[in-house]
Amino acid sequence: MASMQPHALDQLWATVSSRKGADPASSWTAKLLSKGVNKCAQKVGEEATEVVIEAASGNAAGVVSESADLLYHLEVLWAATGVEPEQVYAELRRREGTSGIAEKAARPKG
Ligand SMILES: N=c1c2ncn([C@@H]3O[C@H](COP(=O)(O)OP(=O)(O)OP(=O)(O)O)[C@@H](O)[C@H]3O)c2ncn1[C@@H]1O[C@H](COP(=O)(O)O)[C@@H](O)[C@H]1O
Repeated sequence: MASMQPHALDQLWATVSSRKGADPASSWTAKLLSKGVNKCAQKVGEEATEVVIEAASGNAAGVVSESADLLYHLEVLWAATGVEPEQVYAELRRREGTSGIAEKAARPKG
């Protein structure tokens, strides 16, 4: 039977998007958003690097933990840039079934 629980990313989005305009003193998300897009983007870069470091160290538990940080900060960046998760999901669905190898071969030669 299909679970009625919302996907963790959707649940997180409900919280993250609700923090727009919230008090930066009581919400980390609101604090980050108040610093602007560049700061939110910088955090995504940092967290992505931490995922890479954990992977290169062979630490799967670290990859899990840093991936959660990365996904959280990516959602904050979506909120900062006015992107809705559904737009990203739609793009993923659009790509479904197209191999990266076929997609690369079809790119215009530059
Ligand atoms: N998933 C997260 C989450 N992951 C990481 N973080 C916070 O992100 C911060 C990043 O820590 P870093 O050490 O990377 O950053 P820093 O060095 O302290 O700061 P910088 O000076 O480098 O920017 C920490 O304070 C973490 O607690 C998160 N904060 C919030 N959430 C989720 O967002 C929800 C809403 O949180 P608030 O907005 O705080 O209510 C929470 O209930 C959680 O579900």
